[in-house]
Amino acid sequence: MKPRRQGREARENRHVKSTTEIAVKARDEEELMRIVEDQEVPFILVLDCVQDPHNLGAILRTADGAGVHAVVAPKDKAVGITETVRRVSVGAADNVPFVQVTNLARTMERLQEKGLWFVGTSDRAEKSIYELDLKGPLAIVLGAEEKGMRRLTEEHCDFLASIPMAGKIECLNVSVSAGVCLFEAVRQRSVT
Ligand SMILES: C[S@@+](CC[C@H](N)C(=O)[O-])C[C@H]1O[C@@H](n2cnc3c(N)ncnc32)[C@H](O)[C@@H]1O
Repeated sequence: MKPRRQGREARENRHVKSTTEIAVKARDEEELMRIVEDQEVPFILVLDCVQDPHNLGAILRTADGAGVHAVVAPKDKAVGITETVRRVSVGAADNVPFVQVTNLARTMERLQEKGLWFVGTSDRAEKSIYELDLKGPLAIVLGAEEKGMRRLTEEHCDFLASIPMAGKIECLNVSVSAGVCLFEAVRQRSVT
């Protein structure tokens, strides 16, 4: 059996790893623009201030599975790629381009100029995600765990959509929402 002291040190180290951003290939806004230009029908995911590394890791895993071309997030107000994110993503953090930008609203405007339509998600939206046409150049926007999308981000969206809820709880976990919305887009895009 390991001495108790070692166990405590290991736990402390694990905590340090889980909160420290690790080096992944740095991608800037210009690279994002190139990624989008290279795609015939771009498909990207925007995360407006997701805070929890477990959620980010799970979302990156889902984004990889859905074939998303890039995941975009604000640089300062959200979690970046930590050891925990990488572990939870089971490697997707190294596969899916993750681009942190300084001014999300301005990045959205530049992507709109390139023809992308932004679908923001909110449990308060009147239209359901299943009613929208998600086949074209698309960015799906998810909000933060507690507060949802920021006002300016929401104002920059072309459409707002909800995932219909049947129970008493108003909203889903953000990573679950990512799965529902991204794979609805995948379903629509695979229908010829
Ligand atoms: C836990 S929710 C945040 C709820 C927050 N109180 C709000 O007012 O938006 C985190 C994110 O998951 C997504 N989400 C959760 N449930 C949803 C639903 N029923 N319809 C659409 N998006 C949802 C949205 O992107 C939301 O910003």
